[in-house]
Amino acid sequence: MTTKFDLVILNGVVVTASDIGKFDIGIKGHTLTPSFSAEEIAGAEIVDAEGGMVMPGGIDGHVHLCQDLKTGPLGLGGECADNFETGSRSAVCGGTTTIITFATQTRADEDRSLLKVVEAYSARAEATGSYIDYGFHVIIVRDDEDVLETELPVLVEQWGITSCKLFMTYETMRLQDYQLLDVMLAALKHSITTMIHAENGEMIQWLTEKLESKGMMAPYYHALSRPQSVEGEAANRTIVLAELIESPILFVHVGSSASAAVIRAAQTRGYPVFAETCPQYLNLTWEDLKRFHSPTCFENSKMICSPPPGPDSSDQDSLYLGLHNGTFTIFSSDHCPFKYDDPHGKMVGILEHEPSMRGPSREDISFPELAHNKVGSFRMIPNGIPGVETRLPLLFTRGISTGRITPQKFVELTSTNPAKLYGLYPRKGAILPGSDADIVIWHPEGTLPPFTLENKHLHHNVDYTPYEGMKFNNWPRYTILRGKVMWANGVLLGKPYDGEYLKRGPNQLGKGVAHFKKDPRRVAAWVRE
Ligand SMILES: NC(=O)NCCC(=O)O
Ligand SMILES: [Zn+2]
Repeated sequence: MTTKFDLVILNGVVVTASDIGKFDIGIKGHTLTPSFSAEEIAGAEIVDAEGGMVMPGGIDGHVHLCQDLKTGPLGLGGECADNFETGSRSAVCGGTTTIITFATQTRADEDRSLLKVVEAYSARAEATGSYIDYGFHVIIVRDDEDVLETELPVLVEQWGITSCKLFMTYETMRLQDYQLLDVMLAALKHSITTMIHAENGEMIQWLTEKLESKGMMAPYYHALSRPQSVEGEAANRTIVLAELIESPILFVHVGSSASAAVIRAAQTRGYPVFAETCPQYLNLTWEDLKRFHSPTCFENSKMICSPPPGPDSSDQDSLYLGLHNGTFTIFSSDHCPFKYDDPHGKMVGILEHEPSMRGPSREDISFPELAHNKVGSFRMIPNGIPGVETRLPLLFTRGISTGRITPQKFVELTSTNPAKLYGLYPRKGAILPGSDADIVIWHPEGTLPPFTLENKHLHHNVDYTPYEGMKFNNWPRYTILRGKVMWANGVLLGKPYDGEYLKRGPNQLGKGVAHFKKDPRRVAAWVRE
């Protein structure tokens, strides 16, 4: 007998970005149908939500997988610990059904072509498969006019890549203002969203050298090399540049109240500025970076990411306010997984450390300037921390359960807005007729005893979590990808090739602007003509 539905979700409290209420959901094939009669569910597999919240699956628009990240000097960096298989596995066990990862150009001649970079990166995804659906951003580190002109349209049309990330820091990746303008304008012409890592690289470099000259090189000093003004200045400058050519802009991994204030001010002027913040900025502070502080202990390298988390909880309060009042459009993980105990992970920055923490030899890493240095340097520690699996449970526990954000706001930030911003809506990020049946179902309130997170609970390929020891009071009970139950009651049921590549459309949030200034003395709107 053919059934009307393959799967039905009963007794859930369905939450969307705008509404919350008791509804049942029917799934046929890959897609959703929200209303049906009791007879129509005969023969379907039944998931009883038992009063738990039912939401569109999480969309994480900022995930680094299978990518060598050169965040250190002289092109030094770390190797991503997660590939598509392990990273997507971790994601699905934490309620995420779509990730967007980064195909990265380098300054090497063979990486001039963005198309080749994307093809090579796609092969990495295909080599292992992905548990969940995935798309790509491109990271652009040069402003070759011919490449931008000829290849950006192909990226959009053939690959559905409609977003690029640019860096203002990191020696081997950052663009100068001239180059930023070049790439932002080229992106704008093809309706590609420009994402920006806004930190003033020269301020960082100057401060880093000053710290090193005083022997202040332990991981904690990473935070001192990046005071708030480093991010605030870069955010402000980016807005000036974007406004000059009337380009919308998206700030990724915003970590400080200084930067949030600059962004908010531009939004209040009616300028199309979008922003992302991440779990590390709501849950970590300098105290975490100082936890094991000693000149020869690198345990704190586990907390190093850029920008760093704020000094204390006051920044967290400002960022929560930003989630609440719309300064932040999306909430992503910036999952950037480096192993700790690995010569190609965080240990790239470790030259000598306490015997109890000694890992594999790093003699294969040559960095002559510091090779004989006895303490190592935060400057060389790869920047980034894992968090794709903990993103949703952390925000649920510390946001929804405390009443700091509503369940609807949670869905908006973690699913619906990422889908709209990255051109996936309403296929993704919605519970609507015809949408992909990507669903996350939480434990009914009070039924999962609060527990303390340990890295062994997680499914990534990283040997630590920065959230070790934190208390959680909920976790996704079911994750469903296009109608297939992938994760149920702590058991992984999905397979690495269940995920599909997603071609994306343009930003769907970027249309309405209060006004563009047409006065040629103020903006260079004429460059677009
Ligand atoms: N955010 C971070 O520390 N690592 C990821 C790479 C980057 O964007 O800086
Ligand atoms: Zn970044």
